[in-house]
Amino acid sequence: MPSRYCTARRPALSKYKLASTVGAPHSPACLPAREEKATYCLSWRTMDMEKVNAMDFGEFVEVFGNVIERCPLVAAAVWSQRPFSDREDLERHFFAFIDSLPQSGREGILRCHPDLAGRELQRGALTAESQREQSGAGLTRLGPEERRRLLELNARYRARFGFPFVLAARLSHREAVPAELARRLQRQPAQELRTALDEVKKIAGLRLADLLGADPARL
Ligand SMILES: NC(=O)N[C@H]1NC(=O)NC1=O
Repeated sequence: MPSRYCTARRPALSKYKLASTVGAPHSPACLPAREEKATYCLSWRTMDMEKVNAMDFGEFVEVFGNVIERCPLVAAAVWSQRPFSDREDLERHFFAFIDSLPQSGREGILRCHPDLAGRELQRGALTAESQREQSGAGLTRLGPEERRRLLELNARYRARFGFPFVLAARLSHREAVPAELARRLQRQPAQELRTALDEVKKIAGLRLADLLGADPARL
């Protein structure tokens, strides 16, 4: 059974890779003269947000529903805050909604995340985004001993804090993950809850940048 958010059930990414539809400045043929560059960049970015701001509720949730892993409710709430001035503004609304939740809601968001290199990865049940992130970090290519070690650490973490270990996999690597997990296992619960939510925000920022075509170097 494919995951709710896998690409098989979602409209083709190209339809929603918003920046690439507006003559984005990747192709040398459409690079502007130097003095025009600022206005040019501003206008293609603004155009993106015009498209986002024009989306109806269903379309918005379809496109942004997995910015927070398996929590389309966040996008559903953010939609009513339109219009957004730019990607950073849209991101701020996602983050503000998370921060406005009671502790049970913030923990609930963490519990929607699959373990890193966990059973969902083994079963092929990850969302398309999570699959790409975990695969990029090398977590789909662990040897049996590395996998066993991570399973054990993930289980200890979940037993201690009551939610899964969350880390922005795209900013890490398979060799670094177990050490970071072991380090965070030592933290106090309140501190760890804040750190885990910061990681959710890093993941969300990168997913929004994918969708809106931001330059990752500026993140
Ligand atoms: N557990 C966990 O951190 N999962 C998330 N991390 C990430 O980069 N993608 C995920 O699904």
